[in-house]
Amino acid sequence: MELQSEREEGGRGGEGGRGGEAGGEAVRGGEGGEAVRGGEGGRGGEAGRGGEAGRGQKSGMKRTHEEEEDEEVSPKKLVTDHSVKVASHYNRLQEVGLAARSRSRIFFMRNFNNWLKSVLIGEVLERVRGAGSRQVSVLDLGCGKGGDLLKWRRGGINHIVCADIAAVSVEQCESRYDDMKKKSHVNEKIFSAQFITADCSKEVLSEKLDDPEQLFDICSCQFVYHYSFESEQKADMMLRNACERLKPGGFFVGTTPDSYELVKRLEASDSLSFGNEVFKVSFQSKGAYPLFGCQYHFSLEEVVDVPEFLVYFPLFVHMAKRYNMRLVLKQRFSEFFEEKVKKEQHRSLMMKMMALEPFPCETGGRQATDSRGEYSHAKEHCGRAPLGTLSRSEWEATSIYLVFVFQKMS
Ligand SMILES: C[S@@+](CC[C@H](N)C(=O)[O-])C[C@H]1O[C@@H](n2cnc3c(N)ncnc32)[C@H](O)[C@@H]1O
Repeated sequence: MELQSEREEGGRGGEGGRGGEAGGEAVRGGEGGEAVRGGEGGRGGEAGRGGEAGRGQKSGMKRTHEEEEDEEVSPKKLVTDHSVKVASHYNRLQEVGLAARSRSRIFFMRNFNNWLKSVLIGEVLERVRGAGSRQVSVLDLGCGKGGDLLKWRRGGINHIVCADIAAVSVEQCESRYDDMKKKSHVNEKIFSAQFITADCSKEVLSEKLDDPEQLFDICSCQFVYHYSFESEQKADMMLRNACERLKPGGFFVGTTPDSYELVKRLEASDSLSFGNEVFKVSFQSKGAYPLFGCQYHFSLEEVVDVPEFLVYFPLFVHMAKRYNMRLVLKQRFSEFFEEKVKKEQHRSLMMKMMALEPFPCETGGRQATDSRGEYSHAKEHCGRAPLGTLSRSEWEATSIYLVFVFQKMS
């Protein structure tokens, strides 16, 4: 399947700095060659893969599941349900036009994240079609304002169910879908859709489906799953919703912060937080990291400001087995990028989506006034980055994430 670029329609989008809602993907000409990533953040991240951070975290995870369950029913825990905070945060987020987005400090990072999701979605659709599925149905779990609708349209799917806890986001997602349908070509058949407002870590989605027999080829859960790791019950319900209606051979794909990377950076910090001018992660303590409910606060340049929870990946994989799911791929964004950028089709999509900042930038811009070394990594690289670059701060922010793909066993 050929991946195509996505163009913002009507300057919509703007919720998830993490890329989801960016939507606005402008088109520009491309040239082949090498991209330069954003320096130390990326390099540091790689060094931590499965290394010190992993050990530190495991040794800190002293509590058993039983202890976690006990804690879950304590009165204190019952009043601190963070789903409400998360929902109201995302409900409050305003739609931002393309012009405002392009002025954002994280414009390229959002495009980069969007590119990464496009590649992931494109490849999983290829696998589904390769296995013989003609009518493709998708569950977008934590769909937000519908930043991925265009990706599904390009992928030629037949049906989508979009679910999110934030009612305002679901409304915006639905009206985005309606606009898409209105503006489509007469002979283009746009997929059918159902929109559900639900806390997917508490409610059973299958009971809300229009078609009670509905099965999915793909569940896509982009930048969402970590919210459910507040408790074992919530993480399990989110997994159940993701997987129970998947067809045998179907895929559960997503993006989420890499807990090893977060803990590694926290342990390396003199304080309880780390970050830079575009993002900040703050923990309440360090040294011990409970399996569930290990909360940190995440803020990202004008877009995200919410409590989130560490997802201890081996536990995620273990829990997924209950739903007959096996892990097919787990890759940090840096690794995924390095692998995919080798392919011409992904590189050209990257150029079209402006997923990297041109370097050197002809008009100067942020690079001309770079006194903080935001582009020193690119300058060191012969002063040129043919594919482009991300600023150091943007790279440090995006390199905390990983991509996962699970497949349902027959
Ligand atoms: C960072 S946004 C990502 C949105 C979208 N997946 C994307 O990539 O554009 C996270 C989304 O997860 C949703 N979310 C968080 N907790 C949820 C829950 N328990 N049930 C359903 N949605 C949830 C939020 O409302 C928000 O829309």
